[in-house]
Amino acid sequence: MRMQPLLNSRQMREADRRTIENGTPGFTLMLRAGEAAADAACRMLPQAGRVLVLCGPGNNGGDGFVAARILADRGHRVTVAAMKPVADLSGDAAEAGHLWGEAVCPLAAADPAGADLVVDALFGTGLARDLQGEVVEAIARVNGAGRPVLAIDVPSGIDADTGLVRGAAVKAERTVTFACRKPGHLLYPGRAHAGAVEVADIGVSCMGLDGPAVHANGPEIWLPAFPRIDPAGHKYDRGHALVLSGGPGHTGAARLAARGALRAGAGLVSVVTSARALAVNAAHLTAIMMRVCDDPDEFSDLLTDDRFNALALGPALGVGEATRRWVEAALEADRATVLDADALTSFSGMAEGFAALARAPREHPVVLTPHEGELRRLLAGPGEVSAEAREIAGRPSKLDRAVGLAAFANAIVVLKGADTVVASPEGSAVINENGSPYLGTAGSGDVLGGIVAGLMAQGMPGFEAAACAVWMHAEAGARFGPGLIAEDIPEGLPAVLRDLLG
Ligand SMILES: NC(=O)C1=CN([C@@H]2O[C@H](COP(=O)(O)OP(=O)(O)OC[C@H]3O[C@@H](n4cnc5c(N)ncnc54)[C@H](OP(=O)(O)O)[C@@H]3O)[C@@H](O)[C@H]2O)[C@@H](O)CC1
Ligand SMILES: Nc1ncnc2c1ncn2[C@@H]1O[C@H](COP(=O)(O)OP(=O)(O)O)[C@@H](O)[C@H]1O
Ligand SMILES: [K+]
Repeated sequence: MRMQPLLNSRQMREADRRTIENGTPGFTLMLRAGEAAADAACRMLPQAGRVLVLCGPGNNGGDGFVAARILADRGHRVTVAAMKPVADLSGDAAEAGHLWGEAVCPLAAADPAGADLVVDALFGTGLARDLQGEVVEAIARVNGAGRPVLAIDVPSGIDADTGLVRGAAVKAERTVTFACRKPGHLLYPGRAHAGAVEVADIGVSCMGLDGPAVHANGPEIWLPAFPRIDPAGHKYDRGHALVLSGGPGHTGAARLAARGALRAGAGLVSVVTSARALAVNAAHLTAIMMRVCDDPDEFSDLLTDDRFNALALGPALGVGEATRRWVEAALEADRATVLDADALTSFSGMAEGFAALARAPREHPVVLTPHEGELRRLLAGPGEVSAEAREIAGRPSKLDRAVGLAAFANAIVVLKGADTVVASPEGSAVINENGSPYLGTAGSGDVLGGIVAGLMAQGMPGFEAAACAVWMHAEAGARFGPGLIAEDIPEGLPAVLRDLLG
């Protein structure tokens, strides 16, 4: 399996520029892009049909003119509607317009309802601002017509870098993109607008570019770092993870996380419980052990034993001063640590103080696993927050929010959701895509935190452990499908692990 880089529009321009500098003319690239789009269109049209190609004012439109020419030559009845007359185009797009060589109607006259296929070549990576006016109207007509749509490179109106809609955006059944996918193909709502995405090789390399290293999440990212079991080893070689339980009445979350950690392969897992919650935890635990700690000082004492090498805390701990003290004790002990839910929300309005704790020099990784609401509460209050924290929370792009929090707290961040982003403090990130909406079920995130801790207990580095946990959690949930509850996720891991490890 090869790494799948996701290039932003600046990096993509740079990749194109390098290819052109190395001797392939830009127009040759456009011919290849247009041909790939025409091939994709033909696969969507089993026989000759009526194709409407919508062409924008830039090179995306150029790709559309080339595709229109090829489709017409292959016997389809092609109508081209364009934002600008061919005479007003420049560069490669002008050449492509001349290659089309037939009539072009204004965008306002385009009739998507009368087409068997609409090819969307309005805007690609060059979309620079929100769409307005007649383009918005044309997109509404396309989306309202209910005809199959093939988008060239990016569904027009979707920001290739962020996946956000800029004013209005085409809803495509398929998208053909070039060289590699872009973050906007994986981030919602762009992912939903793009439909099935295929990547065409047009001779542009995506490797060796400056700027953020963003990839699609997959085993190629983290399988090389996956802990291998030693045939002569024993359970202590695979670490001992501790998961903090809430009080009586709030104990289930910790047990879900603990089960995730154990199934992920930690040698031993213990739930840290207060004496008051001991009986309820004991009534539900078998392979998972328990340790009684009634306050953070006792927890610090427990952590003088360095066999406890991974910690997970947050779910159902309660929001407030007490939880902050548990978090401080955990961070001071310098173990591989997962902070989730109330461990983050307890620092609402105290982002600077939280970051100071997380940033203190340490040997072992800290992984934060907020969903969007938890990130917002941590960075944007209520309460006094710095301009820096508020700016990160306000970033429109999920990718930028995750990377921002990771740098701010010097921690690995798992920003959860349908398009979970895992980010490192150095700015690299992966976007996950193998999940299922059935994962949105109570306690699902608790299991995820436990899986991260279980992998780190076995010595897996933090970023790889987080990316692997997100992928395995999503895979287990997607394989189970309808009816999934959080308890099913740990039980789905053995099958996922078997397929991964052979
Ligand atoms: N580079 C290469 O070699 C290759 C590139 N390829 C293809 O090129 C595409 C990128 O081409 P691109 O850079 O020309 O950008 P594109 O997406 O066509 O849009 C830019 C145009 O739209 C305009 N515009 C922007 N926002 C607007 C708005 N809101 N509302 C209205 N207008 C707006 C903007 O004008 P301006 O901002 O100057 O007003 C400009 O005219 C890429 O996605 C791929 O399909 C392939 O052929 C392979 C080789
Ligand atoms: N539509 C979806 N597609 C894929 N994964 C999802 C979707 N909705 C939620 N998830 C995943 O489910 C988990 C929910 O976690 P979280 O929000 O913490 O819930 P809880 O607090 O109930 O455990 C996260 O891992 C998230 O990425
Ligand atoms: K497009």
